[in-house]
Amino acid sequence: MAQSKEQRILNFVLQNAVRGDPQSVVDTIDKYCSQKEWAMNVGDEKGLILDKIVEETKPSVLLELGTYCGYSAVRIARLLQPNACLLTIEFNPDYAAIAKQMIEFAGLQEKVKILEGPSEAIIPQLKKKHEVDTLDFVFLDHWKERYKPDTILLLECGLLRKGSVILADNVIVPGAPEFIQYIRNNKSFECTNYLAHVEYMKIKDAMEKAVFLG
Ligand SMILES: Nc1ncnc2c1ncn2[C@@H]1O[C@H](/C=C/CNC(=O)c2cc([N+](=O)[O-])cc(O)c2O)[C@@H](O)[C@H]1O
Ligand SMILES: [Mg+2]
Repeated sequence: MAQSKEQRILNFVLQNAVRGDPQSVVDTIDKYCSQKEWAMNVGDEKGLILDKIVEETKPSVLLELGTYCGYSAVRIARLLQPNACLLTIEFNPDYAAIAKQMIEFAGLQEKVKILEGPSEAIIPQLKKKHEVDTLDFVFLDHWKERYKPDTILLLECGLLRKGSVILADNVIVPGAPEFIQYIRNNKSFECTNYLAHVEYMKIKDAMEKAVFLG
């Protein structure tokens, strides 16, 4: 069976990054995906915006939608306080298996929990099954037409509190027009746009930060 691109990315990390060193995992994935095979990681340029927003938010309980190979899970978790926890939802079992190995190689398995399944099924379980009270930080990076319904679902499940930060990738390419229209017209959110580029490309992209006002 031919190897998948995602398996090739993981193998490149296992052979070239430093075990237990999250920065080397992040840098190694960026190296492979900018020089060998493009992949939809948030990447180095937008990754720095993600880093800054995570650092200024100082979150304890975080949620990511769309783990993929685990690049942003490693990137986020490397910045977290000792008792902080990132829950990341991924419904493709092959990607979840790769991300699990990526996160373990980085030495971040104590801070990251991969929840396998569709976000629309797992979000309603977060309070009772995963002992979440409210979320401090949410990173949206899954199918772009899910951004709006899943944000509404987070609200309906009482998972956001005054000051909760939602950060959405790709609001230009591939774009999330329904989400942007919804969130910018919702008085309960204060939005900020961060212009950048599609990972590893010169094409314009942006991230949108939306702070829940309660
Ligand atoms: N409802 C759901 N529940 C759980 N997991 C789900 C899900 N929907 C999708 N996923 C997972 O999230 C990832 C999808 C990302 C789509 N990004 C993209 O399509 C994307 C495309 C470009 N691009 O084309 O330039 C650039 C980017 O940064 C991108 O994130 C995949 O790992 C997929 O399995
Ligand atoms: Mg993305």
